[in-house]
Amino acid sequence: MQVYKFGGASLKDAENIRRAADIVKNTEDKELLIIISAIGKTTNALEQVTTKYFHKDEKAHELLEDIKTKHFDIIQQLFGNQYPEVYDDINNTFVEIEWVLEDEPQDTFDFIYDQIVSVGELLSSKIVSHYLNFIGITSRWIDARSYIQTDNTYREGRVDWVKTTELVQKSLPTVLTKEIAVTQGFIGNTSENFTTTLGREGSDFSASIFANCLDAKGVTVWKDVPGILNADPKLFDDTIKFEQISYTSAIEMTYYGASIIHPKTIKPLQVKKIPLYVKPFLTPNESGTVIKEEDIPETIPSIIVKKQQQLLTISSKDYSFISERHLKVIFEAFAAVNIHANMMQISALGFTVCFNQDDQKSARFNEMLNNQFNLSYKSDLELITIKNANSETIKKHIDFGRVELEQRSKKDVQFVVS
Ligand SMILES: Nc1ncnc2c1ncn2[C@@H]1O[C@H](COP(=O)(O)OP(=O)(O)O)[C@@H](O)[C@H]1O
Ligand SMILES: N[C@@H](CC(=O)OP(=O)(O)O)C(=O)O
Repeated sequence: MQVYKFGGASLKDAENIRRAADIVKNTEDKELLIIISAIGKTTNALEQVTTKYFHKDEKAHELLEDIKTKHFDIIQQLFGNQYPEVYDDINNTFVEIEWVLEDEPQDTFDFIYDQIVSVGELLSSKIVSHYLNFIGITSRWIDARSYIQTDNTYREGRVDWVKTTELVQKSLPTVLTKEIAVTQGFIGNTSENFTTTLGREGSDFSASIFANCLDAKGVTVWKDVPGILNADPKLFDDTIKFEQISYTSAIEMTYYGASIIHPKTIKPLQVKKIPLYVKPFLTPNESGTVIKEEDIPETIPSIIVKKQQQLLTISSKDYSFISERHLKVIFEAFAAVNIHANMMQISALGFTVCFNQDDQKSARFNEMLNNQFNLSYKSDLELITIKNANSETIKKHIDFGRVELEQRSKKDVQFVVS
């Protein structure tokens, strides 16, 4: 059996949902599990609804209404007035969120976020599943929350692999022998039955979780690019496509911030030696890139840019050097507020960390440590990593006048630049 994943960039409108259905129609292996992300930029829009609602701003209703209009426009274009089931189903899904918005916010931001933002994937997967049935491809909509079990780290749910594997293996293989199944990426469920999300762009990871549990033959993520390139084509011209890369190289690229695939996607596939195909959604017959278990020599430099980075320099109040005792306190605070360090450096002046800018997390970190340390922040920076670097590429892409921090290893170089 195969796992397909269609992301929001591909499923951005009615025309592209038709294209996705065509891809499914032309697939030979009919034992197929399809993972769907929220349509277009719906997740960003639902994030805004959550923020407004949390701050008791009436604009939340208006923003939700915009999302509703966009979804019903797509449904109208796909189904006309011929398929009342889809209108009822989507309407009922919106009603659940409208009820949430009627009440005063009682819970933490992260909990509310997951209950609201997860709806993007529920809506899109329902539309795609209904559309496949509408055009004669029998499909069953399944709720990913009945399978993917997580802890209660809202917005970053950690997968309970034992429970998830058990649930998937108990019933999903039988479903898949009978019909194509359509489910949601990005979302999971706690043992108390509350919805969690797996982290932004987590649908690729969902595909890989299902594939691992089902021992799938392969996973295909359909993207709006020809495959994995040596740089993001939105930021660089003259990119080169990789025909194949190893799991290790893909893990490194995603770890450094290549946003083409969610960083947690590769490991569950690597342990089962399941190939991951990154294929172009608009030209599905082209080869794309395959990620697999092989020692594939790499010579082409790859450039990875991570934007919206923050640099935090921590020094002790008495200007003594940062010691192991200090580092213990600092790392405990990072873990407590869920800050992940992208780059770190220790010097006579203090300890410097580069991480993804998140004002809420920084504020919480500040509250915990500003009594004990001097904390100084620089914002809106970029972390540029060059994998398989050579001096020519470094010279071409790095303006040394803007470098705030740098680190070099045997093959890779990293610069934090303003
Ligand atoms: N190395 C890379 N190769 C190809 N695309 C990349 C790379 N790095 C970043 N990207 C970006 O990843 C985007 C596709 O990922 P994403 O938008 O998350 O897709 P989806 O929503 O379908 O999951 C592309 O549009 C491209 O701009
Ligand atoms: N919709 C979620 C999950 C996701 O993975 O989306 P996409 O496949 O479009 O990157 C997000 O935008 O974060």
